Amino acid sequence: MSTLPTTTEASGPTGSAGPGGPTGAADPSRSTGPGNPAGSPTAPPPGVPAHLRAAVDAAKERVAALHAELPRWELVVWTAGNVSERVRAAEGPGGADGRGDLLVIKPSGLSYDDITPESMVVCDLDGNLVEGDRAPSSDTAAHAYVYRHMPEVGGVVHTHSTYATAWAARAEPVPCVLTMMADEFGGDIPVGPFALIGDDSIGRGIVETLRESRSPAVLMRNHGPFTIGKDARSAVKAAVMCEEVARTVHVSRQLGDPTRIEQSDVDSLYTRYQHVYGQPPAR
Ligand SMILES: O=C(CO)[C@@H](O)[C@H](O)COP(=O)(O)O
Repeated sequence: MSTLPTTTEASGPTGSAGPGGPTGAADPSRSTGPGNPAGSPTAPPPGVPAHLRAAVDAAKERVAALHAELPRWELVVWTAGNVSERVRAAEGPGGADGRGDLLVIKPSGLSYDDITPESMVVCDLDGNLVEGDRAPSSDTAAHAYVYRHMPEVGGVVHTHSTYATAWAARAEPVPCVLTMMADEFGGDIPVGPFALIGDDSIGRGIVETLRESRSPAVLMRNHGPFTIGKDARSAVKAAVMCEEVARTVHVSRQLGDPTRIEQSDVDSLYTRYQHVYGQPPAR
């Protein structure tokens, strides 16, 4: 079974051996999908539990399509950046505590032009490969850590968008000087700690920083933005907005000192945008 680099947190019930066990023995309650042909010389990943098959396939469609939004909004170059979405197992066995949840993410290093629903990989929330025939994104451990520690989060995005990353390189929060920032971020966009890629460090930094903030975006120092949302689309939107306001505030800085918005006004703008803006829910 493929696993991500070592995590610094004890594995949960699904552990490194995964639900299928170390031999990957066939389990009729799991569907292995096209990435795990029968008779593979290496132990195949355990496969998606049958009761999550439809939800995982729908998430693969969404996540593949949302990856195309990253180059479309000029948030990434080459293969940098990734989108994931949580598949909740709440309705199935072992789902109540979120431990049975899965995440769908792109394989590492795959060109955006080659991303399809079928190429997406599925991991558990310890980062173990559950379905797919490619190595998951190198940021999977960070995404998985966020899902384990922020149960309300359903989508995570990472980009290296130019202006947001420039603020991250300077380790300076983007100050809340625009109504759009108050709306979407509820204040400054905070900076998270420097963290090496490959274990839980990035995820830990994201969670520690965002728990102290209303912002769905954190600028990981010397790295770039990570964003969260109730689903992958919301996290992509936060990544687009993060880059837009990072660029506008940078331009404003070239002209002089931008003026902060009063906290009481930030609060009322945030409340209006989060609860009133747009169309009322369909009846
Ligand atoms: O931040 C990094 C590397 O600094 C990564 O996000 C890569 O830029 C994309 O990695 P894959 O998702 O292709 O593994």
